[in-house]
Amino acid sequence: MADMIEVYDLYKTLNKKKVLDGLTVKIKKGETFVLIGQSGVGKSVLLKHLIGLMRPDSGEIYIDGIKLDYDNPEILASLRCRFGMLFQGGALFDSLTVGENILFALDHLRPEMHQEEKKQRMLRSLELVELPGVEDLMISSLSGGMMKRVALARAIVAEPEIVLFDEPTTGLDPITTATINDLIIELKKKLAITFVVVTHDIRSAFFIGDRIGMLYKGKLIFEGTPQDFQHTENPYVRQFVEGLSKGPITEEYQKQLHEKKKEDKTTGGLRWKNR
Ligand SMILES: Nc1ncnc2c1ncn2[C@@H]1O[C@H](COP(=O)(O)OP(=O)(O)OP(=O)(O)O)[C@@H](O)[C@H]1O
Repeated sequence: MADMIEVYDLYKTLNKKKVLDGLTVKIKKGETFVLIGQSGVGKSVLLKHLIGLMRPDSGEIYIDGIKLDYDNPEILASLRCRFGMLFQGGALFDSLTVGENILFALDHLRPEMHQEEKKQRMLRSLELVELPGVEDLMISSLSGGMMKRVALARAIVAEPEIVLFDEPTTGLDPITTATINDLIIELKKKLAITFVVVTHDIRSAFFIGDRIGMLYKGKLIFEGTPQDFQHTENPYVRQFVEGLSKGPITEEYQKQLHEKKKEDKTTGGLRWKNR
């Protein structure tokens, strides 16, 4: 299988923090790649780089062999059209109906398309997420699970080749989580989409992921199939996957905290002396 996304040696510092520190990853066409890692480790920042919303300090990204060129708005715009993106929370407009929300995305991404075709695509995308006939409902009247589905319908309506999905199941009950996971698997089969999914939910990661990558300290420290993750003895992966409060991740965090306190004390002292 050819690579759909290639990321080489990506560096990004935000607020003096090295968020991405030489990250390299390749994602194949048609696979579901799940990104896991602690809160604040840089998963959303990586997604934003893939779609060109953030520019790296250095490093390169290729989408289907085409280099993301941040100085070339035409290339950037044409590559963005190949993506569907689901942000955390869905980012749907409460004051619009389900149908209007989906058409809004089409108006933006396919302005040249005839209104009737847009409507047919909107209805088809709702069928694909197993919500036929809800186009006239207001967003505010939907359950959390329905909102995720509508957001998914909106993300696939322009027939993207890649869908970036940030936290598809956060805040959902276990049964709704399972139905969203089934839907992702079904859509992948029907539409041959490459999914990049960020999740904290390890069970979902094992269920939907063809491959999983774990982000830690700005790099992918482990990547492999769900089976690889279940069998590895890598202590960082074990701590994360098993959700243990003790292990190398917390030990390193405590050490960092201790060093920062020491540093603060020193600079505090210097500042005092300089007065
Ligand atoms: N636009 C920004 N400006 C400054 N700092 C940012 C910006 N976006 C993210 N960060 C910082 O980058 C780090 C990584 O953030 P990111 O949102 O990618 O984490 P995450 O792994 O997705 O976390 P979570 O699982 O909690 O969503 C955090 O320290 C965050 O504060």
